[in-house]
Amino acid sequence: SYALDNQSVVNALLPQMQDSNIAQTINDLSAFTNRYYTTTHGVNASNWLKTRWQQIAAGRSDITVEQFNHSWAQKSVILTIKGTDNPSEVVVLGGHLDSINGQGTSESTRAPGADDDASGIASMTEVLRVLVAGGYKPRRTLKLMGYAAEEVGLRGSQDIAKSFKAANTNVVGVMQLDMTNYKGSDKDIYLYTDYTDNAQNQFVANLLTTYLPAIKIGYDKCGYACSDHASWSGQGYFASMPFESSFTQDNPYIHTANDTYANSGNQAQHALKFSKMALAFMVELGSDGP
Ligand SMILES: N[C@H](Cc1ccc(I)cc1)C(=O)NO
Ligand SMILES: [Zn+2]
Ligand SMILES: [Zn+2]
Repeated sequence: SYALDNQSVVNALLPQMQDSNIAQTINDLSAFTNRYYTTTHGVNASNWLKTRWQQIAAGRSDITVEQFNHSWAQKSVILTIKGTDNPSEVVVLGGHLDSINGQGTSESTRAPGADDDASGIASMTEVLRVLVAGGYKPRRTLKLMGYAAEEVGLRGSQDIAKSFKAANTNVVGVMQLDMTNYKGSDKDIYLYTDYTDNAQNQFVANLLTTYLPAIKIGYDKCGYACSDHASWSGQGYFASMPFESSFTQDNPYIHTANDTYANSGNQAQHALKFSKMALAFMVELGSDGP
């Protein structure tokens, strides 16, 4: 349910979250020449993420990491934390692991994608690290997803959302983290209202006012299917897309060689807000029994 009835657990975990870890992951991912869905670097970045998540999850027999195969080279990465007594109900936290250069992306083209979307993957990875460090075990199943090929038509998340629907998987909620670290606007977190679910968006707003009362919340629309949340809402699942800025003030560097950590303010404080929100989302939804 959308009741905020796990406050002691969430409040014990939130202080453990660190922007330094987020910054490291952003820089690790930015170091690939590009992460385009058809290049060797794009394939290597997917394999790197799988290994990274496996390292963090080491020792947890309830956590598995797999790659989801697509018709192109780059695979999506899915980490699963199996629920204890309500495993058939699933909560998804996603971001995309690919990057693109708007001028065209070949093997040698530079596309660091620090904000788009290394920041989202880094925000998610810090959620994973703290959930494991804190010994949290969800009652529902939690899944972290690094989607391939978002930049070329939300293709990785389309494949995954369609396969989940075909399997009749009971995904109770999805949060998308695409661009979390460039603070382009005066408010902190903007909840996008198109291709998302109103009731879940209200729940996310309640999470923010309860757990992160200093955060200023905004609302906006993309006007098109601007990230992977649209793949899930298109299959009838409840999705939310919290974003780093208002639509008109979005990061001007994306899809260029200049989408770097330095051009995101040389900090990860903004992304940390998203990590905290996402942790609260995963724990509050993940702790519901059958
Ligand atoms: N189209 C999106 C970028 C994007 C998403 C939301 C907003 I507001 C502005 C820009 C993209 O490139 N996602 O990878
Ligand atoms: Zn993009
Ligand atoms: Zn993106």
